[in-house]
This record gives sequence, structure tokens and C-alpha cells, in this order.
Amino acid sequence: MEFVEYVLIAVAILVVGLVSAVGLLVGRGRRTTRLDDDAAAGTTLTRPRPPQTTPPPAPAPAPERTGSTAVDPADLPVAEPVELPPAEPEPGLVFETPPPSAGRLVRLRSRLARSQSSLGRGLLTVLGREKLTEDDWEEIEETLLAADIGVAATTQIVSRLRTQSMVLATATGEDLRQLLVRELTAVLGPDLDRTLHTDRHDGRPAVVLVVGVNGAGKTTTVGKIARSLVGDGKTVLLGAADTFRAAAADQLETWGERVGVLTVRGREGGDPAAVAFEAVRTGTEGEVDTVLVDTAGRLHTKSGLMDELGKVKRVVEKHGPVDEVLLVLDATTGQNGVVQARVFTEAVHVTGVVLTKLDGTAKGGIVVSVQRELGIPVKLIGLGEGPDDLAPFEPEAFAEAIVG
Ligand SMILES: Nc1nc2c(ncn2[C@@H]2O[C@H](COP(=O)(O)OP(=O)(O)OP(=O)(O)O)[C@@H](O)[C@H]2O)c(=O)[nH]1
Repeated sequence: MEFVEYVLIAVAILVVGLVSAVGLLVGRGRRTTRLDDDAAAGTTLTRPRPPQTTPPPAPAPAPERTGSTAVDPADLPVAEPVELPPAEPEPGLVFETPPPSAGRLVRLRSRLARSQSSLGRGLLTVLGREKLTEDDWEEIEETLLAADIGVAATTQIVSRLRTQSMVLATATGEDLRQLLVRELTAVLGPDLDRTLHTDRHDGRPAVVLVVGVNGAGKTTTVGKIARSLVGDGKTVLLGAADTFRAAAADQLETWGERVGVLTVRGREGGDPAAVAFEAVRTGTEGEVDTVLVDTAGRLHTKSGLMDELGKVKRVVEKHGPVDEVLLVLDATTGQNGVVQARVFTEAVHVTGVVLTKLDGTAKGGIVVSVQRELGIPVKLIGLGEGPDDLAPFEPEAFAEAIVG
């Protein structure tokens, strides 16, 4: 046998050994505790297991549903009090330490490359021309509209740039860049309150409900928010109120397990409101800072499903007001996002938007449309599939990133 073959065999044995060791560890860490005997609620609390080395699986989008049954909140099962597992992981369990949320947009700015090249560079090229003709102004307008900035904001930017055309004529490349950053920042709502209400108050956890259409990135976003809160030193509990698909709850659980966060889940097909209620109750007893509730994807056009969502919120509110209702919108769906936002906010009063998949689109301007047309601030943006690819939205840093 050649020396190379010996090396290959040795590496193979090492890999098999490592895989078995990780498997044993994962198996040991997993615990699921029944919270109550009521089969109707069927809620379980999953204790974290050690982190996995691969990102959580993203199951295929859920099939479309058609309706739901209304249940009187007063009929909700009341579970027995539970004892939460100790906050400290079992010996041998090591959880990931995610980075804090601050400064993420700047770190992830290269993910906006598609918007940067079509919007930022496109505009700078035209503005840099010696004398701007009507055709040039039209090109600027088209570039802004193509980026989904919307008609009103486009008109505002173009007219403000036109009033500065004297300045443009003599401006250096850097002057133009700064001017564009300033004008884009102005339409990005720099004064909007983007605080994410995740702090404990009045002796109870902050409750965050996450909603949106199928496949927008809700579960992934809940997982990413949990990580970033843990990175900021907060304690978190997850509620898997997507009882429609067990895979969605599994996916959420995996996110939690990686950072030592517990998940309350229900049986498949169970009442999502009961799970959400139970999650908040468990989080309150466990004195966590934040309870994040993931909900099933639903088409905004299905009134039965929108009613179901309204019920989830009403039932959770039996514990006290919901602090944040985050609507997750897929930036690549363009103006349809505005329509979705309108319907969702009518059903559950959305307090903030999470715009996902901005890394995969040249239409970064959708941030502007959503905020302008609905008055709802974009609070977070998704910039990739990685576990920490979620950033607090900051208008100026965003404009800087797009202009490049
Ligand atoms: N590129 C990119 N992909 C993302 C981002 N956020 C989520 N995704 C991907 O979008 C896909 C759907 O994400 P999910 O979190 O499963 O979506 P969901 O809204 O929970 O889906 P349903 O439960 O079916 O309604 C997954 O492949 C995610 O990795 C993002 O910011 N950028």
C-alpha cells in the first residue's frame, strides 16, 4: 500500500470517530418534557441540545391552507405549572455564542452588492456626466423606480437633485457620493422609531409575534433574532405556533438548541393560539426577557387564516399586551409586499417590518415604499441565509452601503 493510501485510511477513521462522538452528544442533550396531560393542548417544552455544525434545515414552503376554526379563548386549556430546566447547560453541552446585534449592517454591507451596482453605481454614473440633459434625468428616475423606491420618493429625490444641479456641475466624485447618500437617507425615514421592544417590563417578558406569508423567512428570522438577543445577553424563549407543519417547529427548535434557548411547541394540527399562550406563560414563569412566537405562513388573501392570526394575538394578550408584531416580507416580491403589509396590519396591527432576502435583490428601494405607504418602520433586514445575517436597519448606513 502506498503512503498516501495509509493517510487516507487514517483520515477516514478519524472522521467516522468524530461523527459518532457528535451523535452521542446530540442524543444525550435532547429532552422533551410534557407540560400538561391535556391532549387538546399537547404542548411540549423542548430543552436545548448541543449545537449542530450545519445551519438549521429550511424545509420546503408550506402548502396553501384554506381556513381555520375559531375557538373561544375562554376554552383554552390551562396547563399545569412547569418547572423550567436550569439556565446553565448540562455538563458537556457547549452552546454557540452569537455576536451582538450592534454594527451588523456595516459588517454585512457587501451583501447589498446587487442594489449597490444597479442603484448606487447607476445613479453615480449619470450624475457624474458633465451636463445633465432631460434624458439623463429620465434615466435617474427610471433607475430609482426600478429599485422599487416608489413614485413619491423618486419624485422627491429627482426634484431635490435638480435644484442642486449647479452644485452637481462642479462636484467631485466624492461630493456626488455624499449628496446621494444624503438624499437617499432622507427618504429612508431617518426619524422613524425603530426600537425593537424586547426588554422585560412590568415584571413580565416582552412578547414578539412574527407573522407573514409562506416562505417569507419567518422561522429563519425568529431564529436569527433569538441568536442576536442571546448575543446581546438576553434570555429568550421560543413559541412554535406554526402547528400546521411539524417541520417548521423542528426547524425553530434547532435554531434554539444551538444557542441554548427553549422552545414550546404543540402537536401537529393543534391550536396555534394555545401554543402561543403556553409559550408566553412558560416564559413568564421562567422570567425570561423575551418570548418570540413564530406563526404559520398564511396568504393575506385568505380571510379565515387572517382571522386565525387575529385570534392568536388576542389569546396571547390575555397575558398582557403584545410588545411587537413583526411582519416578515420577502424583498424579492417587490410591490406585493406593500399589499401584504396592508392586510396583515389590519389583522394584527404590525409594529415593524423585517425585510428579508435583500442580499438577493437589486430592489433595495422596497424599504422606502413599505415605510412610506404604510408608515410602518423597517426594523430589521435579512442579508443572507447564515445564522447571523440579520441586521438592525439603520437608514444612513443602508444608504452608504447602497451608494458604495
Ligand atoms: N438569501 C436569503 N435567504 C433567506 C433570508 N431569510 C430567509 N431566507 C431563506 O428563505 C427560505 C424560507 O425561510 P423560512 O424561514 O423557512 O420561511 P417561513 O416564512 O418560515 O416559511 P413557512 O413556514 O413555509 O411560511 C429559507 O431557505 C431561508 O434560508 C435572507 O435574508 N436572505
